[in-house]
Amino acid sequence: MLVLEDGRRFEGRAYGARGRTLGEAVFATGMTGYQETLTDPSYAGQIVMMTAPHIGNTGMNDEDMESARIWVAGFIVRDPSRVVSNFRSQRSLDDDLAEAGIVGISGIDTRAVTRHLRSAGAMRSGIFSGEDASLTAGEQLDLVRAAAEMTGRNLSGTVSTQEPYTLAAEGERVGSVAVLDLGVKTSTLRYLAQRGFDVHVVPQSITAEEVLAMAPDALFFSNGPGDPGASDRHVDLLRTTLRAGLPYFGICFGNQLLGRALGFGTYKLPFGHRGINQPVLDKATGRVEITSHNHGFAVDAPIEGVSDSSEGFGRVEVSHYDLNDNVVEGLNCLDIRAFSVQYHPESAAGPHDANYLFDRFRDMVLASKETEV
Ligand SMILES: NC(=O)CC[C@H](N)C(=O)O
Repeated sequence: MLVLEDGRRFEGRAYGARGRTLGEAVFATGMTGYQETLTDPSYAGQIVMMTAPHIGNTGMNDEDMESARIWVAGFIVRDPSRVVSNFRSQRSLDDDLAEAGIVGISGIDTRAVTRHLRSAGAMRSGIFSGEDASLTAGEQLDLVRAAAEMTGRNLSGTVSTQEPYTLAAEGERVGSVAVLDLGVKTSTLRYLAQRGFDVHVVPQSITAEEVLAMAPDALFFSNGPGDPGASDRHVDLLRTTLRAGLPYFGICFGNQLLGRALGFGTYKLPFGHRGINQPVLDKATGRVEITSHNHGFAVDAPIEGVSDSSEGFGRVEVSHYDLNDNVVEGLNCLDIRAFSVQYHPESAAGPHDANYLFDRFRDMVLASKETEV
């Protein structure tokens, strides 16, 4: 049984692990890329529903993992593929979900649930199977309503690495970047290393002083789960390093935290953006990029004109916005070396239109080193 916090119930079949799970019900519209979605740490605490009806067709493999494990709190699908067919497939999705202890549900009318979440908004939910299916409807609903809300939730400590580690630069070395792991994806680290960075991944618990003591050439904040409004410590860390002149690039959660560091607020979107075909306008070029998204919160900044940072970081403009709903999708600082995007230029899953942002980051770091000389 899938139970939503407003009392709606949808009956399906047990899928993956049996038992119960609680989390925020959200929908993702990618036709492909379920493995990347499942292993993206930004989905921690969320029960993800795929709107594409057939899921699991291409199985699972070791190469497409975006982190070491599956992070979703639960998984909702319409019609799991009975046959796994792909030359790269090593295991079935059902087996991987069961092994990882991820409770799922199949046979759900995902169109009906999507339409409901689209009008009523993302909300707390639960999946109950096995013995938990025999709890009464009232007991299940009580459990759902007692679960934590996504608003105000800080999940960085759950997903971040505990120990620092390093990936060596590939090709010509440009410099070093400290990556604050708020739930970083493998593709991001690979793109940074491919742009010539020694990539030093650090735990989210690190202090600004420790970052500066590492003397990296730049700082990067990753994507990640939770409410950016509940990450004051990371906002303070970023302000300190920006004041010290460290160049900065942020993705997704890292965009929201740059927004906050500059003095903007963040807010919860009704049902969020999760998919791989969101049109985003790059205001500087007029080009429309088709991009990969996974965010439930957004930065509250004017999409036209130039603002002054209330925190003293000079002029800021919104560099990108979503053409579906005008939500802020990127920030660019005009007086300090810092920019960020709300969407996923590392793409996995999704199109590669926005990969150029990693080049822009490399160029920004190279320019900062030239001025130092
Ligand atoms: N992918 C992300 O970094 C998501 C950021 C944040 N947790 C949100 O939901 O908006």
